[in-house]
Amino acid sequence: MQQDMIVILDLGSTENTVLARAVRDLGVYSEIYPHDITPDELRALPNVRGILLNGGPNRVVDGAPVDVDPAVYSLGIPTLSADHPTARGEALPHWPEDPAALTELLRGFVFDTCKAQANWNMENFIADQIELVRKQVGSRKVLLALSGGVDSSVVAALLLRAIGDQLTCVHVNHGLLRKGEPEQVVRVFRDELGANLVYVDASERFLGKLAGVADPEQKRKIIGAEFIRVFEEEARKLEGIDFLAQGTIYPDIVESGTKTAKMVKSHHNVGGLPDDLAFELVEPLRQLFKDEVRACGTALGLPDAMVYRQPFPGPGLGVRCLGAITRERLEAVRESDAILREEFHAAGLDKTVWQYFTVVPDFKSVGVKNNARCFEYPVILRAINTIDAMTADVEQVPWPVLMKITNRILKEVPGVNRVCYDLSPKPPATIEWE
Ligand SMILES: Nc1ncnc2c1ncn2[C@@H]1O[C@H](COP(=O)(O)OP(=O)(O)OP(=O)(O)O)[C@@H](O)[C@H]1O
Repeated sequence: MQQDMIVILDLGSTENTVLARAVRDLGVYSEIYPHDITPDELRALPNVRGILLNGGPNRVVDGAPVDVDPAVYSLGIPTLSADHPTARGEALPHWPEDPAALTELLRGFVFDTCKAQANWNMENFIADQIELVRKQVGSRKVLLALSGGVDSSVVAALLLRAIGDQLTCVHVNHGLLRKGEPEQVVRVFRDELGANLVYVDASERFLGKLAGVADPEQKRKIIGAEFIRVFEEEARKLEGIDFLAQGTIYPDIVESGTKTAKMVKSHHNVGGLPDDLAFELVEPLRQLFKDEVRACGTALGLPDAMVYRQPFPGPGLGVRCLGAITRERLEAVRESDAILREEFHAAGLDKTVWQYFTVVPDFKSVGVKNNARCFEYPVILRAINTIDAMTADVEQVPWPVLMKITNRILKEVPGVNRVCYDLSPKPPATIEWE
């Protein structure tokens, strides 16, 4: 391993990741561990230069006070505590609230007290992971479900560097992807990076299963279950695969429940594969925050369009084609979404707006085209900004941009005679319509 590490012990704080980020922003690697890690376990971690004991509001779990084994203080590793009443050694009542003051404080501890090296960077990370993956996998084979999203794409690029053609990627086109996406996956991974890529066009199969299904939950379930089935069929056709690679990232792990915050969120994975397809997991991004995953993708040479892709729901355009999906409306969603993305890119909004997309509802309205009455679908535009996806504000898109998008959709997308802009914040609306 190349990099020095600062360990953050979670003593009931809700802000462990803030601290981890602040340390990493100084160029020093950091990881969060539970309060009851043993001194031996701590000693076994590579290159630990300092320990931050991060207290907070969750001081009692299941009736027992949250504390560390006092032997932690005598490991010969510098410690700094905050908001932890029984702390020994250097202790603060709380971390500074001002980010600049927090950075200064951590800088002093990390570099002056701990003498850590600022050697956390993407080159070292990639070199370390290549070495670790090679050690884990040996000469065996790895399978990856490649969605074309940021996480699985960066995993693919990293594994290609590490193990080349021992990796097989499977990309499933469920017919609900955005315009040009399956083509981009094939171009980047098969043509440019030379990956073993199995491309499965399962659109007909998905659309068949979804025919007439209007309930959003039911739609999501069908898409999820069908995806597992398609992936399973492809996995069974391949011989001698021992590993499944996943784009698990650090927030997936931290958010799936620390010992003091019992918050359980389902993991980022291809869950639901049958037991006889039990693979060992390869998760090379499990230590990275999202922006670090992007930096890693860029360092590996992936195109910006892939690395900075906006969030996209798992069930894809299926939840933006409201009610029972029809081919006509699905095409209207796909084409109008492509126009919106093109125009946001032209106006530079793709770099500032968090998420933007179009929705086509399952009702029509009256209009006039070519001097005749028509009865066609509306397209709803949505563009929002958010920090944590818990709340969201509507982007105040400049009027001329909205007019240009509207005119193009009305002219270029068949079956559409009206364009609306969704002005609702979250709450009370959600980001997606279904
Ligand atoms: N169409 C697809 N083809 C192949 N694999 C897929 C597809 N959709 C999803 N997956 C797999 O399932 C995982 C979780 O999917 P989800 O839609 O939750 O993605 P995500 O969290 O945005 O991650 P990513 O950035 O990799 O898309 C993906 O990382 C990928 O491994």
